Amino acid sequence: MRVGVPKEIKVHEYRVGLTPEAVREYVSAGHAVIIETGAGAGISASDAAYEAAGARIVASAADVFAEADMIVKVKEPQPGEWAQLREGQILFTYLHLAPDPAQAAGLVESGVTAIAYETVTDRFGGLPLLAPMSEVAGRLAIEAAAVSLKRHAGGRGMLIGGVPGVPPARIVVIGGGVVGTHAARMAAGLGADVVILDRSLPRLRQLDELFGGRVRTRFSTLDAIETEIFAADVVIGAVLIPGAAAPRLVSRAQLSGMKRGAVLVDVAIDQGGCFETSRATTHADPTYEVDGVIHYCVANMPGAVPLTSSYALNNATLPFGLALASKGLDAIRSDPHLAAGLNIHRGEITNAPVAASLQKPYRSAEEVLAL
Ligand SMILES: NC(=O)C1=CN([C@@H]2O[C@H](COP(=O)(O)OP(=O)(O)OC[C@H]3O[C@@H](n4cnc5c(N)ncnc54)[C@H](O)[C@@H]3O)[C@@H](O)[C@H]2O)C=CC1
Ligand SMILES: CC(=O)C(=O)O
Ligand SMILES: [Mg+2]
Repeated sequence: MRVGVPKEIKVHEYRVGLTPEAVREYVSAGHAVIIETGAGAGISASDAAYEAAGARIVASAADVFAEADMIVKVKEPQPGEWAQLREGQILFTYLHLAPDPAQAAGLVESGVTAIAYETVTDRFGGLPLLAPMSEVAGRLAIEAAAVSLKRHAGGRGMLIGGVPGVPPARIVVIGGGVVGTHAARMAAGLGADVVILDRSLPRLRQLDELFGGRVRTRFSTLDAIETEIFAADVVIGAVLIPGAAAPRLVSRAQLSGMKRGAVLVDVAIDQGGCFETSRATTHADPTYEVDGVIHYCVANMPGAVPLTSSYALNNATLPFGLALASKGLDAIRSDPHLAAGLNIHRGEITNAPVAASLQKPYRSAEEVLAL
C-alpha cells in the first residue's frame, strides 16, 4: 500500500503522523511511504532522515492526498483537507466527531473510510490509541494550571505545592481515567491537595490502591462535584464517554460559587468540553476568563510537546497502521478493536455514540463492511 503523511496544519500542531522510525517499519514490510516536505520539522526530523528510512518526499499536501491509499495524520482533517479525501482511501487519525458536525459532514461527503484513533479499543477495555496522548495531556494539565494560577495570568497567585507553613493548592480532578490519573500524579508530586471524582467505583478502588491514600477519591455526584469545585483552586475536566459528546458537569451558574482566580482546565474539550462555559482555544491564546474563573481549553494539548507526543503516539499506532497497510479493509473485518475505530465508511456513520451525538443515522461496521 502507498501510505502518505501530510504536514499537520492545525494552529500550533507540531506532531507528525509517522516518525522516521515508524516509516522504516512500513518500508521493511513492503509498503511505499510518501511524506510532505517539512512534515517532521516539529520533531526535528529532516526530509533526509525520512529519505534514509525509505520514504519519498513530495512537495505538497496535495501530492500526498492524491497519491496515498492511506493517510496517516494526528489531528482531525481541516476543511481544506476533507476536500482532498476520496472513496477507497483510508484516513487514520484523531477525529473527535461528536462535537464537530461540519467535519462529520465533510468526511461523509468525501466517501473516505475514516478510522478514529480515539475509539479504537483493546481487550482490556481501554482505548490504546487515545491513552498515550491522555498520559501527555494529563501531565500537561497541571503545568497549564500552574501557569494560569499565577497572578499576572489572572489566577489566584498561588504556588501549587505551597511552602512549609502555607497550604498547597486544592486540585479537583473530575474523571479518574488516563488523563485524570496522570494529572493527579503530577499534582500530588508537586505537593498539591488532590481529590479525584469518578462514576466508576471499581476505578475509584484502583486509584485508592495506586495512590496509597496520598490522593482522596470521591464518587462523582452533582452534590460532590459542587462541594469540591467551590473549595477548589484548580479543576481538571477529564471525563470521557467514548465516542460521545462530553457530559456537562459544571454550569455557568456554579462559577459564581467558585473562588475568584480559580482555574478550570478542560482536557475533555476535544469531545466538546465538560464545563458549560468551555470553548476550544489554541496554544496561541490558550486561556480566557468567565465570571472571574480562568479557563484553559486547548484541544490539542500534546501538540505543544511534539517530540514526546509523536513518539508516544507512534508506539501505539504502529501495529494497527501496519495491519491496515497490509490487509486494507480486511484488517478492520478481522479485528473488532479496529472495527470499533471505524467512524465513517463510504458516507455512512459507523460508530453508535458518534451518530447519536450528531443525531444522524447509524449502521454498524459489520454491516457496511460486509457489503
Ligand atoms: N485536550 C487534549 O489535548 C486531549 C484531550 N483528551 C481527552 O481527555 C478526555 C479523557 O480521556 P481519558 O482519560 O483517556 O479517558 P478515560 O476513558 O481513560 O477516562 C474517563 C473517565 O471519566 C469517567 N467518567 C465518565 N463520566 C463521569 C462523570 N459524570 N463524573 C466523573 N467521572 C466520569 C469514566 O468513568 C472514566 O474513568 C477525553 O475526552 C479525551 O479525548 C485526551 C488527550 C488530549
Ligand atoms: C487526543 C487529542 O485530541 C490530541 O492528542 O490532540
Ligand atoms: Mg475539531
